[in-house]
Amino acid sequence: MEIAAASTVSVAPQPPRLTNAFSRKLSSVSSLSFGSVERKYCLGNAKLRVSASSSVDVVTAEKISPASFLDKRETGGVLHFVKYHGLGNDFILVDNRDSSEPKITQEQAAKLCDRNFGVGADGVIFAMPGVNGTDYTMRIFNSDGSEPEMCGNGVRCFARFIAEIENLQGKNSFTIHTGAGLIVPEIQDDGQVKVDMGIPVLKAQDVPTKLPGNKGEAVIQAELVVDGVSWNVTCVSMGNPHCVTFGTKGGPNQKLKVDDLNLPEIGPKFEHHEMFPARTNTEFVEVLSRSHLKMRVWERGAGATLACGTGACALVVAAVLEGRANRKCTVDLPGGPLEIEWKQEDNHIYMTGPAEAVFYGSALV
Ligand SMILES: N[C@@H](CCC[C@H](N)C(=O)O)C(=O)O
Repeated sequence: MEIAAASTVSVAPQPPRLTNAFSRKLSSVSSLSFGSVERKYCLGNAKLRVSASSSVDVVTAEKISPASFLDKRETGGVLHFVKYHGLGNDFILVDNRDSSEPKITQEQAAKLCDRNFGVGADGVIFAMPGVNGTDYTMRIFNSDGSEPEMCGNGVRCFARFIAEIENLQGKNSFTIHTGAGLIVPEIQDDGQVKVDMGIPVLKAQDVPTKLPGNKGEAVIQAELVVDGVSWNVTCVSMGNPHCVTFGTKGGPNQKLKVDDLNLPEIGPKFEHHEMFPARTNTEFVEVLSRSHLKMRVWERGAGATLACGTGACALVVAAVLEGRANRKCTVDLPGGPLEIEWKQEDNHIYMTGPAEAVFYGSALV
């Protein structure tokens, strides 16, 4: 990409807010976009360069002529997207409202999610037509290309994305069909998104786990041997499978200090454990008080992420079932806090947290 007569101005390190004016402007300059490996974003004839430290430079440019990009655009090899994150759990959002087939394949999604050779994300999310009377369908591919049933942080991003592309202001609620069934996010006046995440599933074979039920059909505070070490685990499905642990059975790790964990080493051993036929997400949890928990997560198909919404819900269910916490908790994730409530009245879990747009882009696929 060429830049002529460039002058650099530093601006605040926050991502640009996704206003409708910004949205219209960006969609009108799609021909001035960028390739999949460059983290450079265009607004009119200004180019935004976002560095790893989140500082943003605005570089004015008289001429940007990505010829190969334009060629590809003609032959349809370009995907337009908006990048969002929920507490650092980041996603490439694709407007797929015109089709019930995802615009890209699972292999292409994995390439786009690559943080060195692609855009970089924990997953790709498609906003699709609703089914069975729902407003929309959400599908997601993990960064390894696999397709999970649900994504909690993703659904908050999805709600904000829908509001943006449908030009909706203020409080709004949607019914969303997902692999986990009906999910209902509601955008609040302050921009946070509260999501009815439905009822947690505890029956072992539905989680799924091969661990035998020890409280009826549920697996609660059961023993799981990982690499010769016995862990206490509770298995919960929020549509997708979760294995929640507060520590090992005896020994120095009995009560976890989650900051001390070697997550890249231990995480995959849980994910691929033979007791989890569909693999599993794993939450390692430290109890700070009965209403304040701290977690680190190893996600199925995405590895260590900064946040996991379904995981935060699952761990509050596990903490309640193990008698460690109240039904309403703040959960500290590496990317920030989520408010989780498992309501007695309807047995549903409610998650409240932020979702932010980071940038618009177009990628060669
Ligand atoms: N980060 C998500 C969960 C995404 C899916 C997960 N990796 C899986 O395979 O189940 C969340 O916020 O819930």
